[in-house]
Amino acid sequence: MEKHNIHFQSPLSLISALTINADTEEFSFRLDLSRSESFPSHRFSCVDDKFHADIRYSTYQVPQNAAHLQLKLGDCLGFGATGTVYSAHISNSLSDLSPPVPQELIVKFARLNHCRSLAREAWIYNCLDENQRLTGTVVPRCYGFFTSKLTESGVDYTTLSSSELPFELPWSIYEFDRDPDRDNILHDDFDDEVVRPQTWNPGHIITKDSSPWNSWTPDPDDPLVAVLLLEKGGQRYTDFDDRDPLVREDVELVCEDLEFAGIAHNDFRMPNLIRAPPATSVCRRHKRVHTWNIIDFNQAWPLDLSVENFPRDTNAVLNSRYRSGYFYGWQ
Ligand SMILES: Nc1ncnc2c1ncn2[C@@H]1O[C@H](COP(=O)(O)OP(=O)(O)OP(=O)(O)O)[C@@H](O)[C@H]1O
Repeated sequence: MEKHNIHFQSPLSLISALTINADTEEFSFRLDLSRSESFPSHRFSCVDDKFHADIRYSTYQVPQNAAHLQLKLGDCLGFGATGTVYSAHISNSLSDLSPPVPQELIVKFARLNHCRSLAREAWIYNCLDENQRLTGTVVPRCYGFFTSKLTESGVDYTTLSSSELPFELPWSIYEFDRDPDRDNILHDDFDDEVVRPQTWNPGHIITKDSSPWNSWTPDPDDPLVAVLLLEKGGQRYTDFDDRDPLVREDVELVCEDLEFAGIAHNDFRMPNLIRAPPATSVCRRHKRVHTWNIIDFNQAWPLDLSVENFPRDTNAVLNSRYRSGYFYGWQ
């Protein structure tokens, strides 16, 4: 049993199963995935600079018996340490879905050792969708988080995941990963940084502590593939964009929206800003369609602005460090 209800029109309520077909020069596979719970975060507080276990920060409901989406994998659009991102076209008819799903989406595959980090990113998208409905305005719309065991999907992973292969699979472990046997430690993983209420009894509510993701580690003998399905945006932010005052103004407003949602991004760099998807909606706060979107939330923290001294003490934490050395990759 989970606490939250998905809004009727949320893109997160539309799809419960996913089939990805790939047939490229490099690899060919069919992967059947089902919706999976995302990984809640503890709430960060600027009052004591600690994370707080809080039953309001719990899992989101996963839709059952919703649409089954079939995708044909396209080109690789980018990659990072956590995942690789591909374009994908819908290959079955889903014309009756409301809101409509664009024909082209992106699939972010977690590298085999980073499924937990992607589950956390998915949870932040859940928060942004529920809180002030920011998906579709300053972050791409999210259509869900899905997982599959490679063995159960019938993908011949013994061949496909071999490090001898001359090409990368979408879920291949990053060649420069310092610790290919485990996922990243998240900021709220350190027990001495977490405060739990004296009578902490979340019961049936699944928070970070009781989430199956909390103790997840990659199993090389039974690998899990995890993917996040998002609306497709455009090119990443470049030095050229950075010289345009109108671009800078829009990015500052996008950061403000994230700040008012109480989400600290914690990894705000040029590659994590992309041109907004074509179907971006009008922002209610700024009464405009933002031309830039923020992505990559696997290190983000949620804050409850109603209990913080916002903006006085909180801004430094929420601040996206836009146009700092970190943003340009100098630190
Ligand atoms: N929704 C999207 N639309 C278009 N391109 C995207 C989208 N999401 C990601 N990309 C592209 O893929 C790249 C990698 O994505 P992302 O930053 O999410 O990966 P990551 O592995 O989490 O990165 P990190 O190294 O920070 O962990 C982005 O820089 C961008 O170019």
